[in-house]
Amino acid sequence: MHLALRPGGRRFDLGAEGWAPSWPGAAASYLFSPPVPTAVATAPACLWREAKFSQARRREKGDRELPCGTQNAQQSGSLEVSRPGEHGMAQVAGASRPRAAPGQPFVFKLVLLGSGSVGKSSLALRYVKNDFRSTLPTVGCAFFTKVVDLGAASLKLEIWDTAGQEKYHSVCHLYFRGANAVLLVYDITRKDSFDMAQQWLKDLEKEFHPGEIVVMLVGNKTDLGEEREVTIEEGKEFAESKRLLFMETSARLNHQVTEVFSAVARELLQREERKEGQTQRRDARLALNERPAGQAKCCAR
Ligand SMILES: Nc1nc2c(ncn2[C@@H]2O[C@H](COP(=O)(O)OP(=O)(O)OP(=O)(O)O)[C@@H](O)[C@H]2O)c(=O)[nH]1
Repeated sequence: MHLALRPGGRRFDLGAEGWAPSWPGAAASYLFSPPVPTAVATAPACLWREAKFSQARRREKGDRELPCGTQNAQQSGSLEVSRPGEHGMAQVAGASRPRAAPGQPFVFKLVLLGSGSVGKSSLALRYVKNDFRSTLPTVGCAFFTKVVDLGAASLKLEIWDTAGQEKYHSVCHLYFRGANAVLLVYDITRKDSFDMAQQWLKDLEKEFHPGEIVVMLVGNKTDLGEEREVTIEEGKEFAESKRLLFMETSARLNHQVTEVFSAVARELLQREERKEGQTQRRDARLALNERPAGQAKCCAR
Protein backbone atom coordinates (compact mmCIF):
# COMPACT_ATOMS: atom_id res chain seq x y z
CA MET A 1 0.00 0.00 0.00
CA HIS A 2 1.32 3.43 -0.91
CA LEU A 3 0.50 6.71 0.61
CA ALA A 4 0.82 10.06 -1.07
CA LEU A 5 2.40 12.42 1.37
CA ARG A 6 1.45 15.99 0.83
CA PRO A 7 2.53 19.17 2.55
CA GLY A 8 -0.20 21.12 4.19
CA GLY A 9 -2.19 17.92 4.29
CA ARG A 10 -5.85 17.97 5.03
CA ARG A 11 -7.28 16.89 8.32
CA PHE A 12 -9.23 13.70 8.32
CA ASP A 13 -12.46 12.68 9.91
CA LEU A 14 -12.74 9.31 11.55
CA GLY A 15 -13.17 6.83 8.82
CA ALA A 16 -11.15 8.64 6.21
CA GLU A 17 -7.44 8.62 5.66
CA GLY A 18 -5.45 11.66 6.59
CA TRP A 19 -2.11 12.86 5.33
CA ALA A 20 1.26 12.57 6.88
CA PRO A 21 4.20 14.98 6.95
CA SER A 22 6.49 15.17 3.99
CA TRP A 23 9.66 16.84 5.10
CA PRO A 24 12.89 14.88 4.91
CA GLY A 25 13.72 13.59 8.31
CA ALA A 26 10.06 12.90 8.62
CA ALA A 27 11.22 9.37 7.95
CA ALA A 28 12.77 9.44 11.38
CA SER A 29 10.15 11.17 13.41
CA TYR A 30 7.17 10.69 11.23
CA LEU A 31 4.12 9.58 13.06
CA PHE A 32 1.44 7.27 11.88
CA SER A 33 -1.79 6.77 13.66
CA PRO A 34 -2.25 3.22 14.79
CA PRO A 35 -5.07 1.12 13.47
CA VAL A 36 -8.50 2.22 14.52
CA PRO A 37 -9.61 0.79 17.83
CA THR A 38 -12.18 -1.93 17.83
CA ALA A 39 -15.17 0.32 18.30
CA VAL A 40 -14.40 2.22 15.14
CA ALA A 41 -13.08 -0.75 13.25
CA THR A 42 -15.63 -0.21 10.57
CA ALA A 43 -13.43 2.62 9.42
CA PRO A 44 -10.43 1.85 7.15
CA ALA A 45 -7.66 -0.12 8.79
CA CYS A 46 -5.59 2.83 9.88
CA LEU A 47 -5.92 6.47 10.67
CA TRP A 48 -3.09 8.66 9.62
CA ARG A 49 -1.82 11.41 11.71
CA GLU A 50 -1.78 14.85 10.23
CA ALA A 51 1.56 16.56 9.95
CA LYS A 52 2.39 18.26 13.20
CA PHE A 53 5.32 20.18 11.98
CA SER A 54 5.57 23.72 10.83
CA GLN A 55 3.99 24.84 7.61
CA ALA A 56 7.16 26.68 6.71
CA ARG A 57 9.22 23.56 7.01
CA ARG A 58 6.76 21.62 4.94
CA ARG A 59 6.71 24.27 2.22
CA GLU A 60 10.49 24.06 2.12
CA LYS A 61 10.49 20.40 1.36
CA GLY A 62 7.79 19.56 -1.17
CA ASP A 63 5.79 16.42 -1.93
CA ARG A 64 7.06 12.89 -1.69
CA GLU A 65 5.61 9.48 -2.00
CA LEU A 66 6.52 6.95 0.63
CA PRO A 67 5.33 3.42 0.96
CA CYS A 68 3.28 2.86 4.03
CA GLY A 69 5.34 1.65 6.97
CA THR A 70 8.69 1.59 5.22
CA GLN A 71 10.13 4.21 7.52
CA ASN A 72 11.05 1.45 9.88
CA ALA A 73 13.60 0.10 7.53
CA GLN A 74 15.06 3.48 6.73
CA GLN A 75 15.66 4.72 10.20
CA SER A 76 17.83 3.78 13.07
CA GLY A 77 17.28 4.38 16.75
CA SER A 78 14.37 3.43 18.84
CA LEU A 79 11.56 5.25 17.13
CA GLU A 80 9.39 2.93 15.12
CA VAL A 81 6.52 3.68 12.85
CA SER A 82 3.53 1.48 13.22
CA ARG A 83 2.49 -0.55 10.26
CA PRO A 84 -1.21 -1.00 9.78
CA GLY A 85 -2.27 -4.20 11.41
CA GLU A 86 0.94 -4.49 13.38
CA HIS A 87 -0.19 -2.71 16.51
CA GLY A 88 -3.39 -1.75 18.03
CA MET A 89 -6.50 -3.75 17.50
CA ALA A 90 -5.92 -6.67 19.80
CA GLN A 91 -4.35 -4.49 22.38
CA VAL A 92 -6.87 -1.76 22.24
CA ALA A 93 -9.48 -4.40 22.75
CA GLY A 94 -8.21 -4.45 26.32
CA ALA A 95 -5.89 -7.40 26.81
CA SER A 96 -2.77 -6.15 28.51
CA ARG A 97 0.01 -8.36 27.29
CA PRO A 98 3.18 -7.21 29.01
CA ARG A 99 5.51 -10.08 28.03
CA ALA A 100 5.39 -10.51 24.26
CA ALA A 101 7.19 -13.88 24.19
CA PRO A 102 9.69 -15.74 26.37
CA GLY A 103 12.99 -13.90 26.36
CA GLN A 104 11.40 -10.80 24.86
CA PRO A 105 11.05 -7.52 26.74
CA PHE A 106 7.86 -6.62 28.52
CA VAL A 107 5.57 -4.52 26.35
CA PHE A 108 3.44 -1.82 27.93
CA LYS A 109 0.96 0.58 26.44
CA LEU A 110 1.36 4.14 27.68
CA VAL A 111 -1.15 6.81 26.70
CA LEU A 112 -0.65 10.58 26.83
CA LEU A 113 -3.83 12.42 27.77
CA GLY A 114 -4.56 16.08 28.37
CA SER A 115 -5.99 19.24 26.87
CA GLY A 116 -4.87 20.60 23.53
CA SER A 117 -1.46 22.31 23.36
CA VAL A 118 -0.26 21.24 26.79
CA GLY A 119 2.77 19.57 25.18
CA LYS A 120 1.88 15.88 24.91
CA SER A 121 3.42 15.46 21.47
CA SER A 122 6.40 17.55 22.49
CA LEU A 123 7.04 15.32 25.50
CA ALA A 124 6.84 12.21 23.33
CA LEU A 125 9.08 13.70 20.68
CA ARG A 126 11.59 14.87 23.25
CA TYR A 127 11.67 11.50 24.93
CA VAL A 128 11.84 9.35 21.81
CA LYS A 129 13.90 11.59 19.52
CA ASN A 130 15.39 14.13 21.89
CA ASP A 131 13.89 16.77 19.64
CA PHE A 132 11.69 19.81 20.18
CA ARG A 133 9.93 21.70 17.45
CA SER A 134 6.87 23.72 16.71
CA THR A 135 3.99 21.36 16.10
CA LEU A 136 0.44 21.39 14.80
CA PRO A 137 -2.41 19.88 16.79
CA THR A 138 -2.60 16.11 16.78
CA VAL A 139 -5.45 14.54 14.88
CA GLY A 140 -6.66 11.19 16.10
CA CYS A 141 -3.64 9.64 17.73
CA ALA A 142 0.08 9.35 17.06
CA PHE A 143 2.17 6.37 17.94
CA PHE A 144 5.77 5.83 19.04
CA THR A 145 7.67 2.94 20.52
CA LYS A 146 10.73 3.04 22.68
CA VAL A 147 12.72 0.34 24.40
CA VAL A 148 13.66 1.33 27.93
CA ASP A 149 16.66 -0.28 29.54
CA LEU A 150 16.26 -0.43 33.30
CA GLY A 151 19.42 -2.39 33.98
CA ALA A 152 17.98 -5.58 35.40
CA ALA A 153 15.35 -5.69 32.67
CA SER A 154 14.28 -3.86 29.60
CA LEU A 155 10.81 -3.08 28.46
CA LYS A 156 9.15 -1.70 25.39
CA LEU A 157 6.83 1.27 25.74
CA GLU A 158 4.17 1.72 23.11
CA ILE A 159 3.42 5.42 23.42
CA TRP A 160 0.04 6.63 22.19
CA ASP A 161 -0.14 10.38 21.84
CA THR A 162 -3.81 11.40 21.74
CA ALA A 163 -5.38 14.56 20.36
CA GLY A 164 -6.19 17.01 23.14
CA GLN A 165 -8.57 19.29 21.32
CA GLU A 166 -12.07 19.20 22.73
CA LYS A 167 -13.60 17.94 19.49
CA TYR A 168 -11.65 14.66 19.87
CA HIS A 169 -12.54 14.12 23.51
CA SER A 170 -15.33 11.68 22.77
CA VAL A 171 -13.06 9.28 20.87
CA CYS A 172 -10.08 9.41 23.21
CA HIS A 173 -11.37 6.68 25.48
CA LEU A 174 -10.97 4.32 22.52
CA TYR A 175 -7.26 4.95 22.65
CA PHE A 176 -6.75 4.56 26.38
CA ARG A 177 -8.57 1.24 26.45
CA GLY A 178 -6.10 -1.52 27.26
CA ALA A 179 -3.53 0.95 28.58
CA ASN A 180 -1.04 -0.03 31.25
CA ALA A 181 -0.07 3.55 32.05
CA VAL A 182 -1.28 7.08 31.42
CA LEU A 183 0.55 10.39 31.50
CA LEU A 184 -2.04 12.98 32.44
CA VAL A 185 -0.49 16.17 31.11
CA TYR A 186 -1.40 19.78 31.88
CA ASP A 187 0.28 23.09 31.16
CA ILE A 188 1.40 24.86 34.34
CA THR A 189 0.54 28.21 32.73
CA ARG A 190 -3.07 27.19 32.11
CA LYS A 191 -5.35 26.51 35.05
CA ASP A 192 -8.06 25.24 32.66
CA SER A 193 -5.74 22.45 31.52
CA PHE A 194 -5.18 21.43 35.16
CA ASP A 195 -8.95 21.34 35.71
CA MET A 196 -9.29 19.31 32.56
CA ALA A 197 -6.69 16.80 33.78
CA GLN A 198 -8.98 16.17 36.73
CA GLN A 199 -11.81 15.56 34.28
CA TRP A 200 -9.66 13.12 32.33
CA LEU A 201 -8.96 11.27 35.54
CA LYS A 202 -12.70 10.81 36.06
CA ASP A 203 -12.90 9.29 32.58
CA LEU A 204 -10.09 6.92 33.50
CA GLU A 205 -11.83 5.96 36.72
CA LYS A 206 -14.81 4.84 34.67
CA GLU A 207 -12.63 2.65 32.48
CA PHE A 208 -10.21 1.12 35.02
CA HIS A 209 -10.36 -0.34 38.52
CA PRO A 210 -8.42 1.57 41.19
CA GLY A 211 -4.73 0.71 40.90
CA GLU A 212 -5.19 -1.16 37.65
CA ILE A 213 -2.99 1.24 35.70
CA VAL A 214 -0.10 3.53 36.54
CA VAL A 215 -1.10 7.19 36.23
CA MET A 216 1.38 10.03 36.38
CA LEU A 217 0.26 13.65 36.55
CA VAL A 218 2.66 15.81 34.55
CA GLY A 219 2.80 19.61 34.77
CA ASN A 220 4.59 20.70 31.59
CA LYS A 221 6.24 23.99 30.48
CA THR A 222 8.18 24.79 33.64
CA ASP A 223 10.37 27.04 31.49
CA LEU A 224 7.42 29.46 31.49
CA GLY A 225 7.53 29.82 35.26
CA GLU A 226 6.66 33.52 35.19
CA GLU A 227 3.30 32.73 33.63
CA ARG A 228 2.55 29.93 36.05
CA GLU A 229 -1.12 29.52 37.01
CA VAL A 230 -0.82 26.17 38.79
CA THR A 231 1.60 25.91 41.70
CA ILE A 232 3.71 22.84 42.20
CA GLU A 233 1.94 22.35 45.55
CA GLU A 234 -1.46 22.23 43.83
CA GLY A 235 -0.16 19.59 41.45
CA LYS A 236 1.37 17.54 44.25
CA GLU A 237 -1.68 17.82 46.44
CA PHE A 238 -4.02 16.65 43.73
CA ALA A 239 -1.69 13.79 42.79
CA GLU A 240 -1.40 12.67 46.41
CA SER A 241 -5.14 12.82 46.94
CA LYS A 242 -5.62 10.50 43.98
CA ARG A 243 -2.50 8.39 44.54
CA LEU A 244 -0.91 9.44 41.27
CA LEU A 245 2.75 9.83 40.50
CA PHE A 246 3.65 13.45 39.88
CA MET A 247 6.38 15.45 38.14
CA GLU A 248 6.81 18.79 36.44
CA THR A 249 8.64 18.95 33.12
CA SER A 250 9.78 21.16 30.31
CA ALA A 251 9.77 19.46 26.93
CA ARG A 252 11.42 22.58 25.59
CA LEU A 253 14.38 22.48 27.95
CA ASN A 254 14.37 18.70 28.23
CA HIS A 255 13.80 19.01 31.96
CA GLN A 256 12.71 15.79 33.69
CA VAL A 257 11.27 14.29 30.50
CA THR A 258 13.25 11.05 30.57
CA GLU A 259 12.67 10.88 34.32
CA VAL A 260 8.90 10.87 33.81
CA PHE A 261 8.94 7.95 31.40
CA SER A 262 11.58 6.06 33.40
CA ALA A 263 9.62 6.42 36.63
CA VAL A 264 6.52 5.06 34.95
CA ALA A 265 8.52 2.24 33.35
CA ARG A 266 10.04 1.30 36.73
CA GLU A 267 6.64 1.30 38.38
CA LEU A 268 5.20 -0.89 35.61
CA LEU A 269 8.05 -3.33 35.91
CA GLN A 270 7.78 -3.51 39.69
CA ARG A 271 4.08 -4.22 39.44
CA GLU A 272 4.71 -6.91 36.86
CA GLU A 273 7.37 -8.52 39.06
CA ARG A 274 5.03 -8.42 42.04
CA LYS A 275 2.34 -10.05 39.91
CA GLU A 276 4.75 -12.76 38.74
CA GLY A 277 5.87 -13.37 42.32
CA GLN A 278 2.26 -13.79 43.42
CA THR A 279 1.58 -16.19 40.57
CA GLN A 280 4.62 -18.27 41.46
CA ARG A 281 3.62 -18.42 45.13
CA ARG A 282 0.10 -19.39 44.18
CA ASP A 283 1.38 -22.10 41.83
CA ALA A 284 3.69 -23.40 44.55
CA ARG A 285 0.79 -23.55 47.01
CA LEU A 286 -1.35 -25.36 44.46
CA ALA A 287 1.43 -27.86 43.75
CA LEU A 288 1.78 -28.51 47.48
CA ASN A 289 -1.94 -29.11 47.86
CA GLU A 290 -1.96 -31.49 44.91
CA ARG A 291 0.73 -33.81 46.31
CA PRO A 292 -0.26 -37.42 46.96
CA ALA A 293 -1.64 -37.91 50.48
CA GLY A 294 1.31 -40.01 51.71
CA GLN A 295 3.82 -37.41 50.65
CA ALA A 296 1.84 -34.67 52.31
CA LYS A 297 1.85 -36.62 55.57
CA CYS A 298 5.59 -37.08 55.34
CA CYS A 299 6.17 -33.37 54.91
CA ALA A 300 3.73 -32.48 57.67
CA ARG A 301 5.79 -34.34 60.24
N1 LIG B 1 7.58 26.90 26.34
C1 LIG B 1 7.24 25.63 26.13
N2 LIG B 1 6.45 25.32 25.07
C2 LIG B 1 6.13 24.02 24.90
C3 LIG B 1 6.57 23.00 25.77
N3 LIG B 1 6.06 21.83 25.34
C4 LIG B 1 5.34 22.11 24.24
N4 LIG B 1 5.37 23.43 23.98
C5 LIG B 1 4.70 24.14 22.87
O1 LIG B 1 3.31 24.07 23.09
C6 LIG B 1 2.63 23.94 21.84
C7 LIG B 1 1.75 22.70 21.87
O2 LIG B 1 2.59 21.56 21.97
P1 LIG B 1 2.11 20.12 21.53
O3 LIG B 1 3.19 19.18 21.89
O4 LIG B 1 1.64 20.11 20.13
O5 LIG B 1 0.84 19.94 22.46
P2 LIG B 1 -0.21 18.76 22.47
O6 LIG B 1 -0.64 18.59 23.87
O7 LIG B 1 0.32 17.57 21.77
O8 LIG B 1 -1.41 19.40 21.63
P3 LIG B 1 -2.59 18.62 20.86
O9 LIG B 1 -1.93 17.84 19.76
O10 LIG B 1 -3.48 19.71 20.36
O11 LIG B 1 -3.28 17.75 21.84
C8 LIG B 1 3.71 23.87 20.77
O12 LIG B 1 3.85 25.15 20.22
C9 LIG B 1 4.95 23.48 21.52
O13 LIG B 1 6.12 23.97 20.91
C10 LIG B 1 7.42 23.36 26.86
O14 LIG B 1 7.87 22.55 27.68
N5 LIG B 1 7.71 24.69 26.99
